[in-house]
Amino acid sequence: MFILSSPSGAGKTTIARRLLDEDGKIAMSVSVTTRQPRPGEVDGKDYQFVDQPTFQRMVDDGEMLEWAEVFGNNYGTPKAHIKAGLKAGQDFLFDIDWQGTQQLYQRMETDVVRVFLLPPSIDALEGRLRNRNTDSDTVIDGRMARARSEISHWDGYDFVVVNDNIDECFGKVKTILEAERMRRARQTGLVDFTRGLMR
Ligand SMILES: Nc1nc2c(ncn2[C@@H]2O[C@H](COP(=O)(O)OP(=O)(O)O)[C@@H](O)[C@H]2O)c(=O)[nH]1
Ligand SMILES: Nc1ncnc2c1ncn2[C@@H]1O[C@H](COP(=O)(O)OP(=O)(O)O)[C@@H](O)[C@H]1O
Repeated sequence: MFILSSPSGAGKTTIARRLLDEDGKIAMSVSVTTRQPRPGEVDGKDYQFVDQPTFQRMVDDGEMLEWAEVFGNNYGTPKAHIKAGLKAGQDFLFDIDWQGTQQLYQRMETDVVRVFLLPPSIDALEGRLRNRNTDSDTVIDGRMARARSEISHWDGYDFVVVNDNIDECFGKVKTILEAERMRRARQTGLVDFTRGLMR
């Protein structure tokens, strides 16, 4: 479970899309949300967009691995697909906030890798949110007001990467993923493989 978090606008979605394009072995964990779709967002691909009663029913029925309220909307990770995938050896990429990260870490500690992206400066963060052209001024002001408190959770992560140059940042995130895959405990079949080598 490879988690990418950041203050809004620091570049998680951009990095996540590129990772999914270039790495055939990782799949996106598609979250459920009560927020309205942005132009260009596809239901079932970017998020599963639901109304508040549906979200609440999913929480009540224990269908969420974790969930949290962010910017006045609810976001959650549906459990069934992820659990089945992990069992079959599938890696998953999570674009979730610090609250979701804490919940996943508490539940599945050794399966989780936590990466936090930071912007090179507060001005750059605001510039990116404005350039993205997806949110109104009021929404952007809200996201900027929250940025400082989101940044304060930097020490709840295993890795911290500053997203200044996008290619460099992407290279670093890919390196983390590749190194984590080489951890002995994550490699299945090593016992038989090494036995074969020693025979
Ligand atoms: N806990 C949790 N947070 C989520 C989930 N899905 C998205 N988020 C977080 O909700 C926040 C807002 O996401 P979004 O509305 O897509 O705006 P973004 O900040 O531009 O990516 C981001 O910090 C996401 O990482 C989820 O399933 N669980
Ligand atoms: N290193 C970078 N330099 C300049 N612009 C960037 C960089 N990384 C991302 N962006 C742009 O900043 C905006 C916010 O990025 P996005 O990936 O949507 O952030 P998040 O998902 O964290 O909210 C997008 O318009 C994106 O193209």
